[in-house]
Amino acid sequence: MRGYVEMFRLGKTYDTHRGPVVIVEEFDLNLAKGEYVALLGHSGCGKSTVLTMVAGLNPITTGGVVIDGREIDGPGPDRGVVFQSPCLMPWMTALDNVMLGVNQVYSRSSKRDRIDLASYYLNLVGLGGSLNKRAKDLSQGMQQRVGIARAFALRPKMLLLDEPFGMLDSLTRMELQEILLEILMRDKVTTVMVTHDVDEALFMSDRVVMMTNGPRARVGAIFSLPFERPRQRADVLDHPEYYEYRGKMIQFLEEQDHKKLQAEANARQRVKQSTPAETEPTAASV
Ligand SMILES: Nc1ncnc2c1ncn2[C@@H]1O[C@H](COP(=O)(O)OP(=O)(O)OP(=O)(O)O)[C@@H](O)[C@H]1O
Repeated sequence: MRGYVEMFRLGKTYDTHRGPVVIVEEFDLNLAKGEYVALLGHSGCGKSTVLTMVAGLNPITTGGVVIDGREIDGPGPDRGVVFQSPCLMPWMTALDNVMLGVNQVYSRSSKRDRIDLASYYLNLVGLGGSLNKRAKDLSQGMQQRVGIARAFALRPKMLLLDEPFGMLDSLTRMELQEILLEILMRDKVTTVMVTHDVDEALFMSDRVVMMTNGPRARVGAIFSLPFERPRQRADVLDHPEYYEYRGKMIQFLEEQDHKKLQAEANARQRVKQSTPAETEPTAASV
């Protein structure tokens, strides 16, 4: 199946002091236009590596990524990225932080139009009353709202979210999840979100892609979720299949855990077998 976004045989090898290590291998995934996919897997399996390769921020070792028919070869305004921490310019206002990208991408538009665009998205994330507050004076949740507005204001083809709510308290996290879904209902941006949170993946996504443990991580399983949009949290939680999908995802992660422990035990066994047996010192050798 061809997709609006195609990741084909995506692979990443990092050079380490112990030599090259293949972290991600043969990662294949296609997304339809407007689809929301969550990437879930154990810590260190390579989720952020996949995301940053798609963002063009991390050189691809093998394979490639095609977005709307064009193969990417670096970062670009067609992809909006939101990390766990929004990295704003602390001395600049919320509006100016969003304007930074807007000015670059829409340099031919009038200043008024650019301000309107940035203000529109800041309003949508609930910061209409804080446009002129400096980033350093905003709470962590408000800063992350600026980060989300900044990504949407570029009108990207694709949104890449790396644990975007990971540093927020659970109430703020839930509120921002809902705001993000509301904006996505309007803008229909194709989205990949890295998360550790099974419930977040279930609430937000159309499909959840489970990654196997690294090294050589790849797509291990894909769950297409039956929850309708627009979504209300209570409806999703009450859906008769919610706990079935949740259970399958947790089972997948537990199986990966088990495989990891088994691989570690095998490695220890190999080291033990290859180490010469210790000998008792003799009188002559002391
Ligand atoms: N620049 C690098 N050089 C060498 N190894 C790296 C580099 N970046 C990441 N790695 C390693 O690649 C593996 C995958 O890292 P990555 O951050 O993609 O995993 P992750 O699944 O996103 O982890 P987490 O869930 O903990 O954020 C890890 O073992 C990490 O140590």
